[in-house]
Amino acid sequence: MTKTVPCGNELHKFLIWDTAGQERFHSLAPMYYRGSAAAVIVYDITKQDSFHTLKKWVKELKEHGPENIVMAIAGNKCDLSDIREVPLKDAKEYAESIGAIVVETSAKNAINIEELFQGISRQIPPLDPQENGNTGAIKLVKPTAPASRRCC
Ligand SMILES: Nc1nc2c(ncn2[C@@H]2O[C@H](COP(=O)(O)OP(=O)(O)OP(=O)(O)O)[C@@H](O)[C@H]2O)c(=O)[nH]1
Repeated sequence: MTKTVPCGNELHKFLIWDTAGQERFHSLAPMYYRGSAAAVIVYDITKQDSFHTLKKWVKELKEHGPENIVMAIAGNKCDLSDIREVPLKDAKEYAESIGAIVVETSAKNAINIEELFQGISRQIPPLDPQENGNTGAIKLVKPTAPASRRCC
C-alpha cells in the first residue's frame, strides 16, 4: 500500500507493509522493519492486552530495528471509546517515555489517519542527497517526484 503525504514543500511517499501481529508470524517481522524509516505500532484502545503487546514490539524495534526509526503509536478503535480499557493518558505517558508519536485512530471511521502520517512525516529527516543518487554538493532544485519512504 502507498500513501503520499504533503510535508512543507515536499511530498513524502510512504510504502506501507501491514505485518501480522500474531505471535505465530513474529519471526517474519524483521523482514518488514529492516530498512524502514518508520513503524506504526497499533493497539486496540478497548483491549489492555493489546497495549501490553505493543510494548513488546517497541522493545523489539529498539533492540533490533533501524537505529533512527521513527516510532508512532496508534490507539485504534477510538470510535469505541465508551468501552475503552486503555486511558489516553497512559498511552501519552508511555509514548513520551520512548520518544514516539501517539494518536488515537479509527480505521473504521477514518479518524486521525492523515494526522498520524503527517506526524511521522514531520519527524523523518530529509533524504541524504547521496542516497538519492545526487552527488553534487549544492542542491539547486527540489525533486519533482515524491521521495519514497518505507513504513511498516
Ligand atoms: N469499531 C472498530 N472496529 C475496527 C477498527 N479497525 C478494525 N476494526 C475491526 O477489528 C477487527 C480486526 O481488524 P484487523 O484489521 O483484522 O486487525 P489486525 O490487528 O490487523 O489483525 P491481524 O492482521 O490479524 O493482526 C475487524 O473486525 C475490523 O473490522 C476500528 O477503528 N473501529
